[in-house]
Amino acid sequence: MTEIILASASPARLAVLREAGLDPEVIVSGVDEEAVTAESPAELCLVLARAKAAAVAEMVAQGLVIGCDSVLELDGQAYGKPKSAEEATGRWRSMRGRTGRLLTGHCVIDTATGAEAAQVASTTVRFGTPSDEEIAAYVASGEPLRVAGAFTLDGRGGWFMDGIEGDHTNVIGISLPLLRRLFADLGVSVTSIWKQGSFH
Ligand SMILES: Nc1nc2c(ncn2[C@@H]2O[C@H](COP(=O)(O)OP(=O)(O)OP(=O)(O)O)[C@@H](O)[C@H]2O)c(=O)[nH]1
Repeated sequence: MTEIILASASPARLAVLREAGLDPEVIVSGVDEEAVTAESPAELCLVLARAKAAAVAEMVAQGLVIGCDSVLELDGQAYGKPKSAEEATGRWRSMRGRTGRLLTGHCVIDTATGAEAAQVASTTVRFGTPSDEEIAAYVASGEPLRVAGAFTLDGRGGWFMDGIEGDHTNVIGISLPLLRRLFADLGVSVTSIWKQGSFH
């Protein structure tokens, strides 16, 4: 049986994989994200995804290790999690009514062979127009501080999102269609490793 290891502390990534039939072991990478720089948001999230997967792959003898990193790209800048309520408020006041790209870097390492497959997935996100009072209430909920881009699709942020173009799981934190392709690049079919369905 192919062991799947998720090198991420993200509860949302784990939930997406479990709902999709996998039951990964979680080993948090502990990579210091602040220490990494890059030329572009896409390069940043890919470098970080690869660093997280590589850090955990060293601890695993046999299995597929998945590392991810998500950033919001707006005006060519990369936005991760806000560092304060004030920052989250400022971001929402400047991004409401606008369109950005949620980028998630993905890296899968087959620890038995050392083979690696990595790519960035991009989803266009259109922000709604919450009022200053709504922004204050959303920031006060604490949710924006825990997520890249200070918004969620599937949480309280969903009230303030006008729509997306592309894969929604990528916004939540891990793109299932891209992950299926990366597994295939490593010779693994996702339907051969998902748990047998129990929907009868
Ligand atoms: N539920 C949910 N979570 C989101 C959404 N957008 C971003 N996130 C989360 O925001 C976090 C992005 O930060 P990252 O640095 O990529 O990941 P992390 O949570 O710090 O965990 P590591 O992978 O261990 O670094 C992830 O946990 C994503 O799942 C969303 O729309 N819904």
